[in-house]
Amino acid sequence: MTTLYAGLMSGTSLDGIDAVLVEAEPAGQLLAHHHQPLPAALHDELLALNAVGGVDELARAAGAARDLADAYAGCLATLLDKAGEPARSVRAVGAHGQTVRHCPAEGYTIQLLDAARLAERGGIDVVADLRSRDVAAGGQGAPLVPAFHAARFGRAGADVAVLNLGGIANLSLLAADGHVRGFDTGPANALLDHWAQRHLGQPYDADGRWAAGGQVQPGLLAALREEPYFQLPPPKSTGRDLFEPGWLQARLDRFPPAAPQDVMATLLALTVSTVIDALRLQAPNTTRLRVCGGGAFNASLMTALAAGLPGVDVQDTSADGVAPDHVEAWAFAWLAQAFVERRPGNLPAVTGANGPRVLGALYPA
Ligand SMILES: Nc1ncnc2c1ncn2[C@@H]1O[C@H](COP(=O)(O)OP(=O)(O)OP(=O)(O)O)[C@@H](O)[C@H]1O
Ligand SMILES: CC(=O)N[C@H]1[C@@H]2OC[C@@H](O2)[C@@H](O)[C@@H]1O[C@H](C)C(=O)O
Repeated sequence: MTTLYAGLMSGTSLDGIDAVLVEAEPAGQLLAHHHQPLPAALHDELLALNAVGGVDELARAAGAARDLADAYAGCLATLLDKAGEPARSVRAVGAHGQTVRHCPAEGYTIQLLDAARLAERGGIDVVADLRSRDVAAGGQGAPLVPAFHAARFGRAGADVAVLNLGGIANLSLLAADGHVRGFDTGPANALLDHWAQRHLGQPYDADGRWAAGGQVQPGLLAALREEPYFQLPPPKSTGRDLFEPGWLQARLDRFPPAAPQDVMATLLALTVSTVIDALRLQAPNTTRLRVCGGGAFNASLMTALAAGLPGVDVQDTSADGVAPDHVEAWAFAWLAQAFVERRPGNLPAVTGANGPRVLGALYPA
């Protein structure tokens, strides 16, 4: 009988939970996927906890971790229903939790999740806290997906790049010789969604249609691109700690008010240009770019990326058989398997850790 793993991911976009059930590697197949939006109150609380300086943060963080575990358990139950599999057939679930702080330079990264409660509710071994060991070993603790990207999308003899467009964008650079690098390029949906919520009252700009009707503001774009993070060499990672609404507002305040739709177009251009700059600088021989994460459904983003990378085959990961919104959760199922088999989950060349480390902490069913 094939061993099964589940992966549960709620990323920096805060849009909800992605869950997958997969067969063990090597060459395992995806059996089921389920996406569940976060309950509105939990979404708002997690967003508030991302901002530094809130009142009574400790108790509120514990409450949010508890509520997120319940949401994860509900999502996992629906996933198993869809697949027609009982909990006992799943060897372990890799559960990411919700990043609310990411400060590897200060020696910590915080993913909220009451993993004990998830193990209690779900009846499956839970592997959680997947980033802190890499940070303890001097690494960024992120990105962790490049090893999985390499296993799924790497091609002998070709320089391939995989771009995840989540709240933050991260690139995996899969060289023809098998060497893997990866880093966060900067903001993606975190700022786009903030602007869509503020001016459209919608969680995101569907298919990038609103952005497509705006005019990029060159002065504002240049000011946004002055952010020193973009010039840092890898290893590097970032988060909502840096790219938050106040960061954007401070730069907007330097200019006469622009039409909100033009700001949206400019934010989209920021994501596209920072990805393209990073790719040109770090992996100029890339011939194939595969895009995953919810941003792969933003047609304006995809069109702008392809236009800015002539000669590169730019498509979403479904071209290689994996739907864009399945990739991250699958990576955490893959990391759960690595933990169970006590294999390292990090790539020191990506995160800058002092060496390969087994990632995660076990909460037995
Ligand atoms: N049809 C669409 N048009 C435009 N944007 C979309 C569409 N569908 C999804 N998105 C974007 O994708 C986001 C969700 O992406 P995803 O689930 O990859 O993020 P995440 O897992 O939170 O991110 P991260 O990789 O940072 O952890 C939404 O918040 C939205 O911005
Ligand atoms: C600290 C943290 O949660 N980082 C996330 C975030 O979302 C995208 C980008 O920033 C990436 O570095 C990472 O997620 C993916 C899954 C990773 O670790 O590879």
